[in-house]
Amino acid sequence: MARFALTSRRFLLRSPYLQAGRAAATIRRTFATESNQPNQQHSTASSSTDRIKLIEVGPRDGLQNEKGIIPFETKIELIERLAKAGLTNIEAGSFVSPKWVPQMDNSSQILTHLLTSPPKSSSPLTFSFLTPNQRGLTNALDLLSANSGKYTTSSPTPSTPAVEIAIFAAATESFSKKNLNSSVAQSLETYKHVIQSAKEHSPSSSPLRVRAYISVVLGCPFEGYDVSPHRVAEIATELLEMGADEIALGDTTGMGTAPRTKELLTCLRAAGVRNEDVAMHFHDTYGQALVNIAVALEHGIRVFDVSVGGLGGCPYSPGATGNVATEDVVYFLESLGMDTGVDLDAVADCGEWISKELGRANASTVGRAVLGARRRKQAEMSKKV
Ligand SMILES: CC(C)(COP(=O)([O-])OP(=O)([O-])OC[C@H]1O[C@@H](n2cnc3c(N)ncnc32)[C@H](O)[C@@H]1OP(=O)([O-])[O-])[C@@H](O)C(=O)NCCC(=O)NCCSC(=O)C[C@@](C)(O)CC(=O)[O-]
Repeated sequence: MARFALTSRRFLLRSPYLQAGRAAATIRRTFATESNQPNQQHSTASSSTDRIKLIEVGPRDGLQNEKGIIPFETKIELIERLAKAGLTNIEAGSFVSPKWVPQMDNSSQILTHLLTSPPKSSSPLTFSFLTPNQRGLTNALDLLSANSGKYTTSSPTPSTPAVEIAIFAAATESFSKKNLNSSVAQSLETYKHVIQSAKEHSPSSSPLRVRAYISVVLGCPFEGYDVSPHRVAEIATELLEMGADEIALGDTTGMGTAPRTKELLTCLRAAGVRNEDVAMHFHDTYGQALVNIAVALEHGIRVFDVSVGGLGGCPYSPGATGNVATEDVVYFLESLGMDTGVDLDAVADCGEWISKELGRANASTVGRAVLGARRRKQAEMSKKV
């Protein structure tokens, strides 16, 4: 068996945005077709910083699967509470077809509200919205044009939030068909135009930042565990080549394990994908999310998606439960001496509040522990008085 049958494919990064934004415009990206041999040029931890960027996806991924109608006011209050707790990057909605995901139907209203009455936060905020096609992007761009001056596409300030968009491809054909009604190749063709359009028609002076998800990277509800890391690397490099600013690797089913997470990240590295281009998006269906985050940290990844109260689940991934809980990740990272900027008490309160609003149990172990400890302390104090 060929152990290191590497097929090299030279990439010339054609996108002007990539060329402008990256030091090495002619990054040599290499597809590793059969080998996971690490690229020795990268150190284990590419980033020396202990500051972790958390992307709170609760208001979008956390709510999209809820069956009951969630009032607009509840969604806004959730975003406001998260911002107050120190979450600065919040995925707030989705410009998808309401026939496909009815819960996201009021995303236009939400974006408008966030721009006209931004939540109070001591730190600058960034909101992101999913756009699955040109129609979704146009809807978002129209709203942004109508609210020019109220947002930025580059560096947010405490009074002016930033807005970015997210697209979502898949690592398997079956999931792509179920989630987007298109093949992987068709979806990439769509996204090529969406990214180009987002960059060219950005209603602000700098191009819109585009985050690109790849779903089911560690297991597919229809095709099983054997998702090829090489295929994921191939899709990731294509999306970067098109001009995507970040690749968010989605363990949609929560089937990922520590060795397979390591294998995936090693394969991406061998394909030339830099750690700073990558974010990890773990669901906690099998309780492996924190272990997988530890593996990703060790690899040098510093951006993680989280969802308050462990809310979430994709409507097109049967059986998948919530995203890894924000509270659990904050507690874990802070225990390692890393800085998330998030107030654990405040986010635990937020997780409890939204779980009650939705009529479901709080799925964050840390959230429940923090609230339990607080209750016990209060009971002791009141005994002493
Ligand atoms: C992509 C489509 C639209 C294709 O769906 P389609 O049915 O092939 O599209 P179509 O072009 O035939 O349009 C169907 C209808 O939707 C309308 N339409 C079409 N596009 C839009 C739009 N943007 N906004 C509003 N309406 C739209 C369009 O106008 C038409 O309306 P009609 O003429 O029948 O009245 C559909 O498959 C879709 O919306 N899919 C989204 C599914 C989704 O949101 N899934 C959850 C998000 S992904 C996820 O959760 C995973 C992630 C990101 O969290 C990471 C992870 O965990 O892996």
